[in-house]
Amino acid sequence: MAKSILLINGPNLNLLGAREPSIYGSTTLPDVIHAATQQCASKSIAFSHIQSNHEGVLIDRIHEARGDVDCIIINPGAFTHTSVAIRDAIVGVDIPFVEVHISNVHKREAFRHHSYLSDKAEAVVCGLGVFGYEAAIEWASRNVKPKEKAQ
Ligand SMILES: O=C(O)[C@]1(O)C[C@H](CCCOc2ccccc2)[C@@H](O)[C@H](O)C1
Repeated sequence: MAKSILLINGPNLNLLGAREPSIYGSTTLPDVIHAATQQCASKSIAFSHIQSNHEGVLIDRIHEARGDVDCIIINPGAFTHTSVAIRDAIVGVDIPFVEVHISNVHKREAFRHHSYLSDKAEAVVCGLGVFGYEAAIEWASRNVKPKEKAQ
């Protein structure tokens, strides 16, 4: 089972729970982080997380995860639909990842129907609300083997 999980949230997800609750619900990002922290602790999985509105900050964090994290759980936000750079970074570090979207992007505007990440993801979760994060962690805890640490 995974020993270390990094949760990445992209732009505007810092507004979770405060804006557009009809789409994204009323749970805040700190609530999501707290629940994920507890879920990972209950499974003895090391947990780290980042939220940024800046593409390069997310890319730098993905690079830092190489050799340290067994699985990335990422909600790229709107970068899902625009960022070849984040795709290149996450493929480049060779870490299995799960893509999470709170809303069902396939029921929304056409521009949200394409992801630059989904074809490389181990799994894609969308439309489950913030439960998608819990589901992704549970999946990773059962299915992702820890990487042998580089000597
Ligand atoms: O459904 C998702 O999780 C999304 O990744 C959320 C993104 C938006 C990030 C959240 O933006 C907020 C804006 C206002 C209030 C709360 C969140 C959106 O651009 C994607 O198409 C789907």
